[in-house]
Amino acid sequence: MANSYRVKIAARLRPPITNEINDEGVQVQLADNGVSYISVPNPRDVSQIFKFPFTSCYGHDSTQEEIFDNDVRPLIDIVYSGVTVTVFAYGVTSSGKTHTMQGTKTQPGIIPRAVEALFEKQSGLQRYRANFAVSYMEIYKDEVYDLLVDRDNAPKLPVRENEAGVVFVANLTALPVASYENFERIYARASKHRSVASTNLNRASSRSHAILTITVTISDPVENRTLSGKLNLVDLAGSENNKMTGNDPSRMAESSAINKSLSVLGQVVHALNQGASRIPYRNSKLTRLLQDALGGSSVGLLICNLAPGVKFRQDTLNTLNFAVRTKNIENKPVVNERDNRPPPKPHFAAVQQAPPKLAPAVLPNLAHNAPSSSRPSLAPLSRPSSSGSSRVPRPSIASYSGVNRLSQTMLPPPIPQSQLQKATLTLTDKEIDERIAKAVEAEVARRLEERERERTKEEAVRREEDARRMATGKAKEDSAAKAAHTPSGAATPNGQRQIEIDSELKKRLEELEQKLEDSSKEIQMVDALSPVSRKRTGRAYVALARSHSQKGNLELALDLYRKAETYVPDNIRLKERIIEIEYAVKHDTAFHPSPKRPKKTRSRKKKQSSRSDYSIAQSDTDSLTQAESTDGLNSKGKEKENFGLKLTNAVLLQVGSPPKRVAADMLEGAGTPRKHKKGKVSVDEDDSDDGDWEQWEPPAPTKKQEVL
Ligand SMILES: Nc1ncnc2c1ncn2[C@@H]1O[C@H](COP(=O)(O)OP(=O)(O)OP(=O)(O)O)[C@@H](O)[C@H]1O
Repeated sequence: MANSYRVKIAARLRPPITNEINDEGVQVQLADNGVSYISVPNPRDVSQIFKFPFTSCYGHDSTQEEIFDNDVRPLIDIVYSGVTVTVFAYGVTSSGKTHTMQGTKTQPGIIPRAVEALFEKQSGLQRYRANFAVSYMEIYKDEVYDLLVDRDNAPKLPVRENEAGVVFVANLTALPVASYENFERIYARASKHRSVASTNLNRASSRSHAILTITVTISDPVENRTLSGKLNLVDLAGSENNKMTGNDPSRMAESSAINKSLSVLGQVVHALNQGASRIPYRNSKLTRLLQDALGGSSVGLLICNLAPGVKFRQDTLNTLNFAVRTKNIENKPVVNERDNRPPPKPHFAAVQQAPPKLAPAVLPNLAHNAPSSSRPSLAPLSRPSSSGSSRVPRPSIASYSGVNRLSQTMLPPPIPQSQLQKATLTLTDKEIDERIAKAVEAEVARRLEERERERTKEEAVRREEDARRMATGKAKEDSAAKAAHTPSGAATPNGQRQIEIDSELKKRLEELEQKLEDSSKEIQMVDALSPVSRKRTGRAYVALARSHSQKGNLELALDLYRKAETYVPDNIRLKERIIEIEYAVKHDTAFHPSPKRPKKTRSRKKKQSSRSDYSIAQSDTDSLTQAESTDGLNSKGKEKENFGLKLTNAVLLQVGSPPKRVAADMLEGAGTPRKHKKGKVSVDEDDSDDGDWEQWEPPAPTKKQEVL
C-alpha cells in the first residue's frame, strides 16, 4: 500500500495596506511548546480566542524568502524525484495570494523562486539531464483558458480524463524552458493575459484561478529511465463579499463563479474528511483539476493567506476552518517513472508476471520544515524497488508551428490503457533473471528426478539379466559365443582394440550423459531460451538414445528419443524413429531403423575429411555406410547380427578416436562441427538441417556457446 502524506498547511498574515486599520484582530502567536498558531477572537464573544495551530505560521513581517525557504524549497527535491507537487494559495480577496505566489519585481514570490531553484538544481546535475516545460492556464467563470496564447484567440479548453483516470486539459500549450530568463519572459507575458480587475478591496484583483505547471523531465542515460516531476503553482481567486467589493454586474458574475468553485472546493475537502464514498470533484473545473492534490497522488502544500483586522475576521475564520479540514486530507504520492528500455522478449518465465502497481513515493516528513541547507541529492526519495514502473508520464513534447503544443496538463496526459499496461508490465533484467533461475532450477530438479528413475530402471533390468544368466549357468558360454560371432573379437589385436574402444565409448557417453544432467543453470537457461540450443540438446538426446538402442535398451532409447522430441517437436525423422522403436518395444521385436536418406554432398565431404583424422579404418566406415544405407532393406540375418557393432562403429566414427581437439569438443559442446580448417573446428550457429539426425556429430563450442 502506498504511503499516505497529509497536505501541509502554512498560514500567512499579510500586513495592513493603505487605509486599513491595524486593529490586531488576527495575530500570529508562538505557544510555549514552540508550536505557532493563529489567534482570532470569536466575533460573537471577543473574550473568547480561537487558536489555529499550524506547522508554519507567518506574521505580517515575514518575507517572501522565508516562506519559500521553509516550505517550498524542500519540495523542489520531491519534484526532482518524479513526484507531482501542488502548492496553492487560498484566502479571501486581497489577502495576499498573488503577492505570495507571484510577488513583485522587488519581492519575487514562490513562482519565480521555485523556477530559479529548479534551474539551480539542474546546473548541479552530473549523471542526469533535466528538461523543463511550462504551461499556464486560468479558470475563469468555470472555463479553462490557455494563458500562453494570445488572449483574444484563446479558446475554452476542455477538461478530460484518460482511461487511467488522469484528469487533463486538452490542447494546453507546453513550452520548453531553457533558462530562468527564458521562463521570466514567458511568465511575464502570460501573466498579462490573466483576468484581473479592480474592486473596492483590491485594485488588481484576480478574477480567475491560475495554475502554472512546470514539468521537469529527468533522464538517466545510464539506466535509460525517465522521471517526470511536476510542480503545480496555483493562485486561487479569493472568495468575495459583494457588499464589500462593490462589484458591478459583470464583476458579480465573476464573483459568483469564483465563490461557487471555492464552495465546491470546500465540499470536496469536507467529503474527503468525512471519508465520503463520493467526492464532488466533478462539480467544478477547479476541483477536477486539483483532484490529484486533494486526496490524490501528489504532494500538497496549502498556503492560507489571511487579511488582517476585524473587517476580515469572518473571512479569516472561514479560511482557517478550511485549512483545518484540509490538513486532514491524505494523499498517496507516486513516482512518475518511465522505463525507456525496449521491452524484454516475452519469456516463459515472465508470462505469469502480475501487473505491477504504481510505485508509491517514500517522502521525507514534510510536517517538519527542512532547513534549506539539507537538500537531498537528485533522487532523495527512496522508492520501493517495485517490479514495474509507476504511472507513465506524458510523452515528450511534440513540435507544432514553432510552438510545442499538445495535450498538456497539470496532471499527466491521456495514455491508452493498453500502452499503460504494457509499460507497467515491463520487467527488469534482474527480475527476469530471477524468474529464469527459478524455472531452470525446477527444470534441473525435474531432470535429475527423471534420470534417477531411469537409472533405477536400468539397474533393475541389468540385475534381472544377471540373475537369469547366473541361473542358467551359461553366462560364460554366452560371452564366448558372442566373441566367436564377432568378426573383430577380443582374441585378435583388433578385437582387443575393439574392447578398448567400446569401453572408451561407454565412458564418454556416460560423461556426456552426466554433463547433460549436470548442466549449470545458465546453460539450462540458454537451452530454455534459444531455439538453437534446444535443437542441440535434442541432438544430444538423440545421440544417447541411439547408443542405448544399439545396446538393445530400446525402452530407455525410446524415452530418450521422446525427450529429444520435446526439444525438437517438429522433426519428422525423429517422429518416425520414435514410431519405429515404439513398434519394436510393443511387439517385442528387434529394432530396424528405416533406410537413411542419401547424404548431401557437403555432408559427405565433411565426413570424408573427418575420417582421415579418425583412427577407425576406412573399411569400417564403408561398412557403416553400407549398413546404414541398407538397414531395414536387407534380409535380417547377417546384417542383423552385425548391426550393433556397425552402429557402434558409427558412433565411434563420431566419438571414438577423433583428433584431440575434436574429441574434447565433442564431450563439451553441443553444436555441429562444420569445417575443419588448420585443425580448427567451427560451428554453424543455426543448423537448419533438421532431417538427418542420425548423422549428428558431437559439436565444438563457440565462444558464446553453451557447454553441455
Ligand atoms: N505580505 C505582503 N506584504 C506587503 N504587501 C502585501 C502582502 N501581501 C499582500 N500585499 C498587498 O496586498 C494587496 C492585495 O494582495 P494580492 O493581490 O496579492 O491579494 P489576493 O489575495 O491575490 O487578492 P485577489 O484574490 O483579489 O486577487 C496587494 O496590493 C499586495 O501588494
